[in-house]
Amino acid sequence: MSISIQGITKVFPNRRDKKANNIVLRDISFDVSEGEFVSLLGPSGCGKTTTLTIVAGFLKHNGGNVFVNGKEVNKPGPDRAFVFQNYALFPWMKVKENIMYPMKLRGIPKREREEKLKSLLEMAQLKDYGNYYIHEVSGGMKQRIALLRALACDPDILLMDEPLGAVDFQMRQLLQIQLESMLQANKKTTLMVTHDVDEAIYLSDRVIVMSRDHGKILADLKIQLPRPRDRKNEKYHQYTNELTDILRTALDGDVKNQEDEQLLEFINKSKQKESTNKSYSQKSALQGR
Ligand SMILES: Nc1ncnc2c1ncn2[C@@H]1O[C@H](COP(=O)(O)OP(=O)(O)OP(=O)(O)O)[C@@H](O)[C@H]1O
Repeated sequence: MSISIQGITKVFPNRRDKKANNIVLRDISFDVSEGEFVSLLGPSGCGKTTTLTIVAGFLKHNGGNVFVNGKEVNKPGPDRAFVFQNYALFPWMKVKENIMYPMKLRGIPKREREEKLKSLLEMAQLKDYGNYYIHEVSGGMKQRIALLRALACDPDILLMDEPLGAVDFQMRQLLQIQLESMLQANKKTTLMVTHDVDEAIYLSDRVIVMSRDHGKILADLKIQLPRPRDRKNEKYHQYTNELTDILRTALDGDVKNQEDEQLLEFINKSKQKESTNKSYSQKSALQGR
């Protein structure tokens, strides 16, 4: 199934000045093709989550149209599953009950539910954890469980809001590998919000960069690298540099919160790396290497 966002506008009331409005999105358009993985990247407050929740049908837009497989979206539906940053799992339920919950809601027979559960737990290497309670498993496991719950009813579209945002750097890289292999096994049309340039390149077929100028799209970059992706690939570095430059423009020195600080840190680090690499290759050229 494909997603088509055509000229959407979203206006929120301004909390400080009741007479004023905050136009978060103005005339935003892009498509996600069937089976494609697209990331939305951009500084804090540029409207990434707003866009995602409009596609989910949780939020109404003020203009434009959103289509899922040609059908207009105006409410949530079983064709779209949402993965939240804070997992949104039920702490009073066991892992297996959390995963089976949406299937139960949809009236899927018990036997079928249990078969599906088994294959999902195996795919995520969690087969020994079905009977654990949520508070008994790690953050990385919770994130995988949240993804399994989203996949349980076999949605056509996966919408993920910073799905790996709550885990530390090392766990994040491990989860990216697992997430990628799970999604390769269950090819879904996916739209993901992230602050992480590297994560966007590692997982996506396309990366869209939004700006604080009413969500204006600054770039729509196709990542043409074989999977699983090799971070040492020269082209991987080129994508990182390209996106870093665009994000610097999008951020425009306006650091609003911790996420922006991380983004700025990443931009500065990759700039340093780039100039070290340049001076190294100039030196090598001079020395005739
Ligand atoms: N329910 C709401 N009422 C009023 N303003 C809102 C509401 N939801 C979001 N906004 C505002 O809309 C703007 C965009 O928010 P959104 O969460 O979409 O940005 P984002 O790019 O996802 O940011 P972050 O990366 O920090 O999550 C922000 O200025 C935010 O304050």
